[in-house]
Amino acid sequence: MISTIVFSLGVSDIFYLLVTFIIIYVSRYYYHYFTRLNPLPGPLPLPIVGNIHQKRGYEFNDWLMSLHKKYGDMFELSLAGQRTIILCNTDLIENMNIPSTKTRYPFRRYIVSEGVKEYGIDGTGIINNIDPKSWKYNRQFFVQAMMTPSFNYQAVEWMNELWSEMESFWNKLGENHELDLIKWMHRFSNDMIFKISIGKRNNSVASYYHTLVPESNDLDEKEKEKIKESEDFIQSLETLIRGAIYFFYFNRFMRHYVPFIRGKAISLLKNRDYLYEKLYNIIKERRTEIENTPLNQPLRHDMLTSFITANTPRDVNIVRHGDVDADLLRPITDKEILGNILDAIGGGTDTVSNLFCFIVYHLGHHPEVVQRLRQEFDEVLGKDVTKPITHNDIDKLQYCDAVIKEVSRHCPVNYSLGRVSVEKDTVGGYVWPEKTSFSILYCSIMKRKDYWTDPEKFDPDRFYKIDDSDKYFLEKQHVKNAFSIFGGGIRACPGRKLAMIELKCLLSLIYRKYDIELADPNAPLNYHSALLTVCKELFIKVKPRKF
Ligand code: HEM
Repeated sequence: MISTIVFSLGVSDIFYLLVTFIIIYVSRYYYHYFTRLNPLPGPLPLPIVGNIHQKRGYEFNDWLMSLHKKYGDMFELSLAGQRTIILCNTDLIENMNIPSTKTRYPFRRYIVSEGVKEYGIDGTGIINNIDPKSWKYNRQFFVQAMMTPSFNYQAVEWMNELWSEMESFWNKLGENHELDLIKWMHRFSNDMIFKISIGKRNNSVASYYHTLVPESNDLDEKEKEKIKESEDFIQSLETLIRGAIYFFYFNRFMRHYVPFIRGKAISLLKNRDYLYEKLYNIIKERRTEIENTPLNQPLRHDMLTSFITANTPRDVNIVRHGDVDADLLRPITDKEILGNILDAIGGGTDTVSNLFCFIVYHLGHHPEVVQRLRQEFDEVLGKDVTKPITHNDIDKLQYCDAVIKEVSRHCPVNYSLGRVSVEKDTVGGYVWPEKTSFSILYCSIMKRKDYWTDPEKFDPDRFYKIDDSDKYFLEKQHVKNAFSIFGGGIRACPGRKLAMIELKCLLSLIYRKYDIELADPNAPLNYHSALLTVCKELFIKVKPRKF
């Protein structure tokens, strides 16, 4: 019956039907838009695309900051089919970073799309996890693994070790070689997080050096094979992370039936299978190693070991984190371990590497800050520039801490934070139902004149001993709520301590010994902003320090 009607339609009938459908769709869309709850200022969205087309010509962070100027502290956008309320002052976010599981804002988002599920990154770890029980279970192990003092001591040792390796490659390239710092840093932070999470070297820095200088390849066949394996692995990881966007943006139909998109989706899934198999093998091998280690012999410190032994007789943690819920006391599965390891690698690579490049860029324009940093390094670490850094030195580097914070205030990698309510709440004088999606625009909040003295000025002193300062009285009042590197509340970054160790170690190890020159001191910072703000390239020359 239906097919008879369809086949009897002429071209003009189909055209009119299509036009009618579009008119109904658009009218319905704008009816809902103009009768929405708590209408806020913001640009008019288009059906299907929302507001994303208005971003054209802007980086994402700059676009949002320009909208803040135009529409005020609380405005709305339609992004990826979802209404999002953008918040740009601290009064509006006071309930959103409470460090208690009773918070109304336990999630950054509340939908895990079917695409993300198909891609297999749907929250078996913690970053994308929106199941409170599973998140709590995974997060307790993640934090346990990362926050123990022995873990931090170990991290400092590995930083010293990895830096000497990278330093030797830089020296081989010579002082006139222009290094693209972001490429090196990406490999460096990957090596570091790999060692931390899995306990083994991935040789990312070495393999990058050998791709840059293949003719200096004095390696034997076995070493070459190792380098190739490591290169394949890191490429595969990058492909997994960058490919996620396909599974966010393209729906099931497009991924399965539209040429090119289908081909891309298939190759991404193949890459995922390759990577997951490798990681599962690593987990299996470590399980066997642990089983074959006598109980009276200590195990090495790394996340994987910590995950495998958690809630088993080999668990070294005396404090049981399982509360009263018996399900939280079970040992962790391989699938959950894989999710957590991927979160550590995903959360700890781009963030550290990009923030480090932003710091080097700012130091390149502020020699007076470099001078003060070196003064602090001399005081804390002594004049012997070859002496390794110890864990005890890290907390004493207070000016270095202030430099990292000030760069992050100017150039936040995580420029906004998502928050979703699980019950109704009043924000900005409006009552919002559960599942309202908010975005805290820290890149704007961190540049407000009412929270920061002379906010455009680069001055680490606004974070350094401010209790003794009369100049930074605004910072004294507002820094707690108006500043974020690592987020806040129960979802705050569990890798923050490790990140500060990495950044402080690298800054001191490099700047004590070398002068870093920007290849083009007049070039603006070359960045791209989407989910994160990242450095596209940063060419530098590394020369022996002139004392
Ligand atoms: C400079 C480096 C880093 C920056 C700027 C950074 C920043 C952040 C921010 C802003 C969040 C969201 C917090 C929130 O929603 O309140 C976050 C979450 C997270 N970060 Fe980091 N991070 C860094 C390094 C690391 C490292 C080294 C690791 C792992 C070893 C890591 C793992 C994670 C994980 C797993 C989450 C999700 C936590 C959850 O949802 O419960 N991050 N990070």
